[in-house]
Amino acid sequence: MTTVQTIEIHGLSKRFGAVAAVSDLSFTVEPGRVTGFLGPNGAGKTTTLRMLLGLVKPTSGTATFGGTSYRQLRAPLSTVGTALEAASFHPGRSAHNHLAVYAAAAGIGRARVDTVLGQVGLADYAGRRVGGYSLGMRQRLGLAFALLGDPGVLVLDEPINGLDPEGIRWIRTLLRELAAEGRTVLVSSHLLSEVQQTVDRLIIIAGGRLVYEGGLDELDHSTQVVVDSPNRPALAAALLAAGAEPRETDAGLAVVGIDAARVGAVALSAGVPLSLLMVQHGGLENSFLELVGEGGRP
Ligand SMILES: Nc1ncnc2c1ncn2[C@@H]1O[C@H](COP(=O)(O)OP(=O)(O)OP(=O)(O)O)[C@@H](O)[C@H]1O
Repeated sequence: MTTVQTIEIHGLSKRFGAVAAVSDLSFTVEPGRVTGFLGPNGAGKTTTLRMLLGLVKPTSGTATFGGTSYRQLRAPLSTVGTALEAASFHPGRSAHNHLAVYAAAAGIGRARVDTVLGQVGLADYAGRRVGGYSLGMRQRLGLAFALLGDPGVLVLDEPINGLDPEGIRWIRTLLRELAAEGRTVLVSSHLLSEVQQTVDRLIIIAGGRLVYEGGLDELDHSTQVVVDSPNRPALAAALLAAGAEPRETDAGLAVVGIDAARVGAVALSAGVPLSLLMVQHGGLENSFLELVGEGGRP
């Protein structure tokens, strides 16, 4: 593996005429973990990745690998592995032929072609025309191409899309292994459920803007405590006095921003008996949808 780099995005913007596809986006992607790049359709993910890979010129801002833009990299294929569009391979040529051409152009040994085809599970289909491949097989070929130069950074656009359940399990394991080897792995998706079990960290955009950067656990912020008492008014008064804002629900009083132990302690010191005390998680998906809003407009 060649040097591992951090992906650095600073004040990145792109306008297509009247459309602000990406607006003042800044984030970093660290080595050693799988980072999910999430957002609904049209959020600006592909445009951001294309700017990062030098395929689209930013209106302003920078996108680099440890300070060096993609076009300035000395050995791009061995520094950054990319899989942008699964369908962009020539249908008349075989997987082996495709990779052999790229390997020769980049000065990568021919043996590496068989290694990566084996790594993605295409060894038995390497001589077949890509035109006959399923979407899942083309995804695997895209990944083989990304891995060809044994790069320290991987940038993958929707790599899980089109895979069957076995393929999804396989790619999850592979991405985790690549990150565990110390590589920087960035994976885009428009579905949180698709990457939830794969990523350690999330970058979420909506309407071209950053709406969240952080871990999965912190994203699930919609946790509430539901509590009740035979003397509900006394419990509500005690919670109010403790600074909480209890809300009446069918199940009891719901409070946020205060944990269950503290709620129990408040009731005890007020001498209010409890009939119910439970923690309810709103769930990651709900938090995600709250952040991105309907149609990607938070
Ligand atoms: N070449 C282009 N010319 C004009 N508008 C564009 C161009 N490329 C992207 N856009 C617009 O920019 C916005 C962001 O698109 P982008 O493809 O980056 O989103 P995305 O998050 O990748 O969505 P998806 O998940 O559907 O691929 C959209 O409104 C899109 O229509």
